[in-house]
Amino acid sequence: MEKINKNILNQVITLRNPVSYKGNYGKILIIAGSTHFGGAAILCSSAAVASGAGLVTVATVPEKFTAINTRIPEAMTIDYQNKNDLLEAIQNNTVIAIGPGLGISSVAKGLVKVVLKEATKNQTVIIDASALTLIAEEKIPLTTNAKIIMTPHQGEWERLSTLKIHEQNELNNIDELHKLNPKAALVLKKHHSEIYYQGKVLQITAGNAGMATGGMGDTLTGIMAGFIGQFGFSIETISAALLIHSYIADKLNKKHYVILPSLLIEKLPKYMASFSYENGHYLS
Ligand SMILES: NC(=O)C1=CN([C@@H]2O[C@H](COP(=O)(O)OP(=O)(O)OC[C@H]3O[C@@H](n4cnc5c(N)ncnc54)[C@H](OP(=O)(O)O)[C@@H]3O)[C@@H](O)[C@H]2O)[C@@H](O)CC1
Ligand SMILES: Nc1ncnc2c1ncn2[C@@H]1O[C@H](COP(=O)(O)OP(=O)(O)O)[C@@H](O)[C@H]1O
Ligand SMILES: [Mg+2]
Repeated sequence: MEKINKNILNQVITLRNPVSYKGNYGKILIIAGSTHFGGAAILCSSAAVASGAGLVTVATVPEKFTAINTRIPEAMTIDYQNKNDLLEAIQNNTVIAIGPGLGISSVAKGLVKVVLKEATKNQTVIIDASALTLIAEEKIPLTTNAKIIMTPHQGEWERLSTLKIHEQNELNNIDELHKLNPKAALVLKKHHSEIYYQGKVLQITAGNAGMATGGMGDTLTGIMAGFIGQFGFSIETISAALLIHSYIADKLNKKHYVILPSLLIEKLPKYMASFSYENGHYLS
């Protein structure tokens, strides 16, 4: 299993072209949140904004609009139960992240199905949390024209793959991913998370137990969306998003026993600037 080197951050996080505008940095739709899990939508969308996404729209329940608009004024909000607004948003965004705090209601199930059906080959769908649970428990086929990135923790991967945690080794994971969708990328979140994509297996060696707190995975999903929106879909971009999340957490862990996801999010622009400066060339 190949280790992901810190150099990937310099390679992926390129300096911005001075004449660019927000439209060059990805339009992100985050379908997240429900009555009891508003925080997941806030963390995911603020991570997307802080990681540099050009435009972020959050599709959620209207009761969470005020909280989202107050915490993240940069993001727009739509009601995911308004079919026309949702379909328009699916069409207009380049990256769609679905799942954080969505819950497993019939409404949530319908949202997962609509996204898989409507997303096109030029789009990336990031599937996390409740969306993964729904795919597993409702046996929703993982078929779509879009590029897929799944980001399960080991419990979610157990539901999806039927592999018990002690059975989740490299070969078994490759086999089960192949059965689910051979074209999908799998980010298996754990201590030293792993990426499986088209036969390649990569691993980060960053990350710490201070990250074991609710909302840390929702944050990674937002970073992943922001990175894919800006830097394009590739295994390098996925690696950089996964690494910067744990890299910042390790820096914070020196002085913070537990890493608050909102603090990690606040630090993203500063760390991204440090890596882009070292790299020194413009996005083409
Ligand atoms: N502030 C908010 O709004 C927040 C909202 N959130 C939202 O809550 C929703 C539910 O997501 P979830 O991950 O909390 O619960 P779930 O899908 O039931 O999975 C847990 C099951 O898997 C097992 N398990 C095994 N290994 C594991 C591992 N490494 N990490 C974690 N679990 C592991 C575990 O085993 P156990 O601990 O019981 O032994 C249990 O059986 C989802 O939409 C999410 O976005 C959260 O993000 C929190 C902050
Ligand atoms: N002990 C640990 N070592 C390294 N990383 C960890 C550890 N515990 C949690 N993490 C990381 O924190 C994140 C937790 O994700 P997840 O369980 O989906 O959180 P949530 O759904 O609450 O947002 C993952 O990126 C995982 O790799
Ligand atoms: Mg999660």
